[in-house]
Amino acid sequence: MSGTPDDRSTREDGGTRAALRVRGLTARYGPVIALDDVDLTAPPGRVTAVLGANGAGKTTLLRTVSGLLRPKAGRVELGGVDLTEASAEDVARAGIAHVPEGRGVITELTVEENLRLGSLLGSLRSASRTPPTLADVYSLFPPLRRRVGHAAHSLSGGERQMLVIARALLSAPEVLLLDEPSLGLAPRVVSRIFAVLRDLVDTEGLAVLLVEQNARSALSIADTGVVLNLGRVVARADAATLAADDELRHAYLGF
Ligand SMILES: Nc1ncnc2c1ncn2[C@@H]1O[C@H](COP(=O)(O)OP(=O)(O)OP(=O)(O)O)[C@@H](O)[C@H]1O
Repeated sequence: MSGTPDDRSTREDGGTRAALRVRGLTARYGPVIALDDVDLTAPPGRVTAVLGANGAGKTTLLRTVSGLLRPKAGRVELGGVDLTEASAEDVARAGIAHVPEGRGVITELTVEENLRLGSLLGSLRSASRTPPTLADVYSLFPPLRRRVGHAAHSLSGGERQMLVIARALLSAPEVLLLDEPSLGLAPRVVSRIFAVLRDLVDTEGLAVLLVEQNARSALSIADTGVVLNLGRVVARADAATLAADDELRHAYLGF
């Protein structure tokens, strides 16, 4: 099934990028309703922030989109193609790359070996675009080039975060799902990583769905934001509007 024209946007080079759409998404862990009737769109060329306190349902949203958790109701689509029942592998092949919280690198492998795993997924996936090369991701994240032969366990937190994002980019995704990339990193390192992402979104038309508890930082690069509370969407607006809403900030955003 192919998407309607609304679900894709055409770039100047003629390529297209797909929007992620979530409709009525509901997910539970036993009796706990972790996501309740959530609607959300992550369009190409935009950073969409998902904000909210601990337990709001942010991680569950990403796990449900990426096929790790079956929704109880609702729909997940990429470029109009239904992925609701797809396996995590098929979701990845369709073009959704999930970077979970915790920077899961294979610690015994070198930086380059970890990256080659990302390239492997890129080669398995019939992407409409040419996947980036290792040289491309080293240009995006120069610290990785300097650490190329080092075991991943020797990397700093910021370098690990760069590594997992770079590995995800090597699969040439349409949509990048990022779970708490700023956690535990110095503000300077976060700014550096966010600047790279912002540039990719602007120049390549990548769609980023950014989950963050650090709302101030997320809103600094996001175009729009959705605020979750107890699994429900309680606000959605452009990033500047959310950041300027004192009531919302105090109630849900913690700054
Ligand atoms: N594996 C699980 N089993 C049972 N309940 C869970 C599980 N994972 C999450 N929950 C519950 O689901 C709800 C949403 O959790 P989720 O982790 O998605 O929130 P979050 O916004 O990502 O918060 P955090 O930043 O703390 O991860 C919470 O009530 C949480 O306790």
